[in-house]
Amino acid sequence: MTSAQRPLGTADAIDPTQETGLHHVAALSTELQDVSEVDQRQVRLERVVLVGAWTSGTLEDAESSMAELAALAESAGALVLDGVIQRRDKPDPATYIGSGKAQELRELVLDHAADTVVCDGELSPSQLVRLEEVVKVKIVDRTALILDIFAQRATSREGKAQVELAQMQYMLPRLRGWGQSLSRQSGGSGGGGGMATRGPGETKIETDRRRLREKVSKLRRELDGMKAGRDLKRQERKRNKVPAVALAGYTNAGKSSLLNRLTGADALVQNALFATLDPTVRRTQTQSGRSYTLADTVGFVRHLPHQLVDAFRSTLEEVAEADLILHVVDGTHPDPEAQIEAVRTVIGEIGGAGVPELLVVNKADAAPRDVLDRLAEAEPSAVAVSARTGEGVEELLVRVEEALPHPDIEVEVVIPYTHGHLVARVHEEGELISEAHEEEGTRVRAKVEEDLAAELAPYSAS
Ligand SMILES: Nc1nc2c(ncn2[C@@H]2O[C@H](COP(=O)(O)OP(=O)(O)OP(=O)(O)O)[C@@H](O)[C@H]2O)c(=O)[nH]1
Ligand SMILES: [Mg+2]
Repeated sequence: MTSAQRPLGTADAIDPTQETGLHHVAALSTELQDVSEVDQRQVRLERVVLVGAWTSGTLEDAESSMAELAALAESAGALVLDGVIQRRDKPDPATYIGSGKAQELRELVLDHAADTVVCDGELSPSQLVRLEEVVKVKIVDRTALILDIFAQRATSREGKAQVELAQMQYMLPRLRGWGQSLSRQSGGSGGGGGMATRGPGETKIETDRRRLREKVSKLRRELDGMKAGRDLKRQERKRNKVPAVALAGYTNAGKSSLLNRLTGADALVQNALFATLDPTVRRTQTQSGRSYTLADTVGFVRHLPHQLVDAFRSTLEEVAEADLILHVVDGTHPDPEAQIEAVRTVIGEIGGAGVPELLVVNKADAAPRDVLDRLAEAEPSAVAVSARTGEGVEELLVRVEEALPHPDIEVEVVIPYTHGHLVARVHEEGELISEAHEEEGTRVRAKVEEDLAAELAPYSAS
């Protein structure tokens, strides 16, 4: 089951014997035996039941959040067997859902022979433990689930380090107790780490915590080093006045598809959540020949774990520091407005609120007419496109060109034929108004940035 958009309603109807595509990952041993284990730490998700505490919004909102949780669980390789929502003013401080409901959940888990419950929220360490005691299978929250998907997807050195950092930060406050009951069941009360590694008077938990913290600092240093390289490249692009455009949007909206369509790149496209973790940056040109860079980025999701936002900050800077954000939204999603809002929230969190945004409604080939109309009315400046068929892409290119920062110094120069590179730079960096070949050289009228204007000054024709 790879469809990322299957509505939850059909989850109930899944045949539990249909276990194709099941992805087994290592069990989450709860007591840390060795800090290096964190590298391999993945949440075991096999046969899962979903549970949500519906605290605000309409039933529809609650159901769509659960449908997304189902898609996330499937993206992590799980088989979703059932889902339940409890209406509450706020999550139960002890067990997330109420104690009666927790008992029902236990029954449901037994009925389905499920081995994991996934909660639609971030649970406190003690909620995880208490609920686990009642339900007697592993409890995983939305944050851990998303972290697990990221862990499965990360390929680059930087991506892996970023995910690892986020996982460790998630683990740190949860070292004590998470899944104690289960680790006791499996006979594991630690062992491996060994007494010898403990400082004087340190408990096992304290040792684990200390080593995790050390590893966190080390990872941060490594990541800082990797970030330096990228910063340098970005600085260089800035110095060269190449405008930067960043694709941002909800996961699975079609950002990578659009990058491919606009630049002929071959970024990974998948009907899966968080297919892209490593940003691809491509240099491309507007129709009038002005260069700009287009960066693909990691997708956003509602309640993107703050540990991830933090760990991926350097990647997300690609968005925050862009000259223009192409905010891609999936027109076929049941609630694109909620996605738009979630994406804008994350953009704000990473400091990108001031960056001009061009909303791109993607998958216009498959989106219902009324949704497209509704979005066009709510967001009059939006462009509807299809990365698949190419419809609307011409208009998008025009709109991108308009939205790029415009150089504002008008020059009229005659550039000697021996200085062709300057003519080329005017084409790449500036906006050409007219060009004519004369005896002494190329007569160019154009709008350019300050640096280039200074270099062109000796050839001024006026
Ligand atoms: N019908 C239709 N499907 C599309 C279009 N663009 C993308 N898709 C599909 O949507 C899915 C996600 O596309 P991606 O380009 O991987 O999306 P993304 O935004 O990069 O996703 P993440 O990297 O996972 O955040 C794929 O199955 C694409 O084939 C489109 O214009 N029309
Ligand atoms: Mg992608």
